[in-house]
Amino acid sequence: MKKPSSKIDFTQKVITIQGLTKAFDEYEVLKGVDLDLYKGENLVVLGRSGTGKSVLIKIISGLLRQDGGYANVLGQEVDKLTPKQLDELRLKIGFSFQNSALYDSMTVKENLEFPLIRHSKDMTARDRSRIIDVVLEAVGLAQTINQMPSELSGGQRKRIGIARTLILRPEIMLYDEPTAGLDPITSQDINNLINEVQRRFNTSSIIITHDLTCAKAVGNRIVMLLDGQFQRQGSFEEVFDTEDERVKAFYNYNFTE
Ligand SMILES: Nc1ncnc2c1ncn2[C@@H]1O[C@H](COP(=O)(O)OP(=O)(O)OP(=O)(O)O)[C@@H](O)[C@H]1O
Repeated sequence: MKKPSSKIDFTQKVITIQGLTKAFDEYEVLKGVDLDLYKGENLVVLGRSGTGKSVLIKIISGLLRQDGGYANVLGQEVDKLTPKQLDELRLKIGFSFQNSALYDSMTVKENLEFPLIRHSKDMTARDRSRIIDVVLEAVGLAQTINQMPSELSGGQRKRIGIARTLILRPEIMLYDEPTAGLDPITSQDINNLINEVQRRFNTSSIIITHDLTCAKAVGNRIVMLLDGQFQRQGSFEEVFDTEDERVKAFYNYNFTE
């Protein structure tokens, strides 16, 4: 099993969030969230379904606007950016979302080429091939280059999805439920890959999950979202070393080791 890298630069924050609030009608989802992500860190956000984890990620990536508070990503206040600046910022963020599907009618190579053709117009075919080889090798699937997505397993498709995200060399990776729907062995492969990506590409990542095995395997630090705020943070052991019944219930329900 690969462990998360400990090479974190605590002098450099890539995301700073302070007092973030967001409500939908009367329902307050985020009630003052504070969060720092450091360069090279894997930060896990744990929380039950519907607690606002995806809303937080959407605010970070400018897909939703907060009601109050401050969200700074790579030195820029997200809600102050023009659409063009937001597009530029998003190129530095790699999204691995549950529904980020591959194009079924394209080979693995074509799927990986797509973002390069779109965003790096001056790149030669030779350079594209070289970059594709690097990311495919990083996710351990060099042999699938000419295959169609339908010929791959669910875990392999997920890996290619991550490779496609890596191809633009993002500084930040956002993983939304990376192990959802995968069996335990395939989940472990994905956890290893998240750590490998951190190590090789020196990315800073937020991993949203309610899979405690994943949280334990990939998190340098874990925060738990409860009732609209981060109530617990620290190492896996620190987060769960509490008499708080809500945290204990989360652990007992999700984790049997
Ligand atoms: N665009 C929206 N309009 C109205 N309500 C929304 C919107 N987006 C999210 N919500 C509500 O905000 C709450 C938090 O949603 P969110 O998707 O962030 O949960 P989550 O913690 O990611 O849950 P899950 O683990 O199930 O994905 C939910 O009650 C949801 O219904």
